Amino acid sequence: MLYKLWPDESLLPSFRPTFESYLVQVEALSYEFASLMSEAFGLGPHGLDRFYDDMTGRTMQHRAKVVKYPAVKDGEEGQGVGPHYDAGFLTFLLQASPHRGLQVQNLAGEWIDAPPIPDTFVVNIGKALEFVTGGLARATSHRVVSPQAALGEEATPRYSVPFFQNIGLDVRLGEHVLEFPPEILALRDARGNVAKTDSVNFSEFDREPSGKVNLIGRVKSHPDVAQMHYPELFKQYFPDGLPESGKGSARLFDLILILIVRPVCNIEDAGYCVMLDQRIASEQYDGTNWLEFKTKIRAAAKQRGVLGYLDGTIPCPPSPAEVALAAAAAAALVQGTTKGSPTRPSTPTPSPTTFATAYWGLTTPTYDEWQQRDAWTQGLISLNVKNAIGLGIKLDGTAAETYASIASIKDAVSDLGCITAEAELNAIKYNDGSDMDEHVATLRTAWIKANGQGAGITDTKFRMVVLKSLPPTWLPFIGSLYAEPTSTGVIARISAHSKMILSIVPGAGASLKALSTSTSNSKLRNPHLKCTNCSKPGHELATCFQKGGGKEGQFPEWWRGKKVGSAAQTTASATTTHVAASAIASTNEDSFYAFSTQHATSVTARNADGSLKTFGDSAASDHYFAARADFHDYVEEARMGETATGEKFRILGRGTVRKVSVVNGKRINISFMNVLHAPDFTHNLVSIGRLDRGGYTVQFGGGKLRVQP
Ligand SMILES: O=C(O)CCC(=O)C(=O)O
Ligand SMILES: [Fe+2]
Repeated sequence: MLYKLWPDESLLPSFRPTFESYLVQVEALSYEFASLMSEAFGLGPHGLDRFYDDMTGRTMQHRAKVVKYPAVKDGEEGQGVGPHYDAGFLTFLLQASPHRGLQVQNLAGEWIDAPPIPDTFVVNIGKALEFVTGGLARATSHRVVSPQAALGEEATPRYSVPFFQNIGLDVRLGEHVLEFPPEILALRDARGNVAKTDSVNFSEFDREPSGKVNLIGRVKSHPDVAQMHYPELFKQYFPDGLPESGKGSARLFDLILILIVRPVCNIEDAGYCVMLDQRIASEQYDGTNWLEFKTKIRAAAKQRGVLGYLDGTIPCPPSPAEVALAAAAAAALVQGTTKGSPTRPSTPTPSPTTFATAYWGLTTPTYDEWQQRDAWTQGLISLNVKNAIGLGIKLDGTAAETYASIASIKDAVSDLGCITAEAELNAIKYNDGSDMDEHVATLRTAWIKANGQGAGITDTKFRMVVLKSLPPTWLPFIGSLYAEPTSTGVIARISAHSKMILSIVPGAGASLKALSTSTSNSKLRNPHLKCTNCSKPGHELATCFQKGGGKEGQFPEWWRGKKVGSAAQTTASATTTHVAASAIASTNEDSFYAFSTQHATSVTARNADGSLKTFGDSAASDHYFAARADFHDYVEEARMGETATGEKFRILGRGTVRKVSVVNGKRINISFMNVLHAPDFTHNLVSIGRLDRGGYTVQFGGGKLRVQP
């Protein structure tokens, strides 16, 4: 009879999935380890397979327990485990607390300590493996002495979690002879005679099936229990009644433990089992980090091939008992209706298990396999959850039910949260005159928040959000930002622009608006004119230099690259009061600043010497100079440019412009590279964005624009 007694979930939250998952993995490890040992014995990787039943696991008798060794109080006799062998092939012992206590007997017969080493198992060789290998692998004689307190300290209990890998219940080791290569046997012989050990148990392997040997082992270890439940066997091994030491030995297991065929046990702290690959995140799910948890859990499940268990798309196949019942019912029905010959209920042939397989996604599971994988998957969830009970997570069903108990609420909540957060982000608007840095910070915070909720707003999208957050008064400026592909670029430009505006009209929101809308007027001298000859704005047929124009071929002096005389320039209109949202920078003012700013509407576009004024323009994508004479390294490049408001102007070439600024009596040479030649402009424009990208610091303040390398 197979008992599965689990402690109440509410008393030990997560214990069952934790432990089941632990067992699945330690069992897989045990097969892997046995296979490696088999190779080391010269038997190939499958040399020991025959002892594991038919590999269906149906009559396997692996066991595990969680053991608490109470601390020894002063003057008390300790409870430990006397010298013994383990019964099966291999034991994987997890020493779950830092206490010493485990001891093993070496070949000389001396007892030596096997203290706990973090993240390791102690692997014992069991008596059955010694038997089938003819002593090649020696069974590990071991014992446990009770934990003693260090001087002056209070003793604490020792915990251990052994997993005993056993062999098929029906296997009689006496019937199996393994053929070892001579060089392997030579190794054993070279060891010579070894000391006798203090352990004596499990000597019946030569005659009894292994299940019975195990039972005898239990009877010998716990005579008082055997007397009660196996009186026949008890009499056979204890003809003189209960031995003195036998009474004591029951106390050895006055520990929190239950032993059954598929192992289950009790534990004080399920956290001890948390050590294998199911702990995927350093931070566990605590009810707030759903997205991170979900992503990691799903990735881990996918890697292991158990996503179907998480999502519930792999249904549990009927148990062998259910299949048998259904078959019997069907047979009865056939008998009843057709009166034909009785049909034997068919027992399903279990497919070989894949206990040691790391990837579980490919097979159609048997009932047992399904149970194991489901338990593993549930462990995956529960091991990564901080307080499953507190969070209302269902742990008493399938893994899919457990997952759904979190996901159904969390996904809905986070979808909602994501929509809300995105809406909040889109609702943030900039008010003219307010602090742009603050506005940008608010946007960024909302962006991070929305993405934290899973909104997945890319930088490209965020760039648009930033632009959309600006009021309509900024539209002309926004037009100049299309060349900025990143949100950072856009933010740098709008920040610089807003600082400039504020510095020109300190604290005046309304004026700012006026200033930024003043771009509705053009940089062209005569924007209202449009040439019927060359179709370009800014001049008429009568003044057109192009073929067919009134001034065909009569290009001014500067057009041919000659030095521009002030006379030539004075013809330019000085009535321009409508420049782009720009600061004004004079290149020939004797000031500390390379450029000084002035309100666009209060100045003419000319310096005292008649040369064109230069404007620092945070909206301009390029530097524009109007006078050909200012250019060096000039390359012709005839095309049309366009202002933010859509007006066209001519670009005739590109080159380097050198200007001299006098700062504190010192002449400073400034070179503007890649400047576009725009002859229709009434003033020069220096692009703040380009200065910024060129590594210059551009500062506005005190009515001036300061450019520093
Ligand atoms: O608790 C331990 O460290 C070992 C226990 C043990 O050897 C056993 O139960 O067989
Ligand atoms: Fe043991």
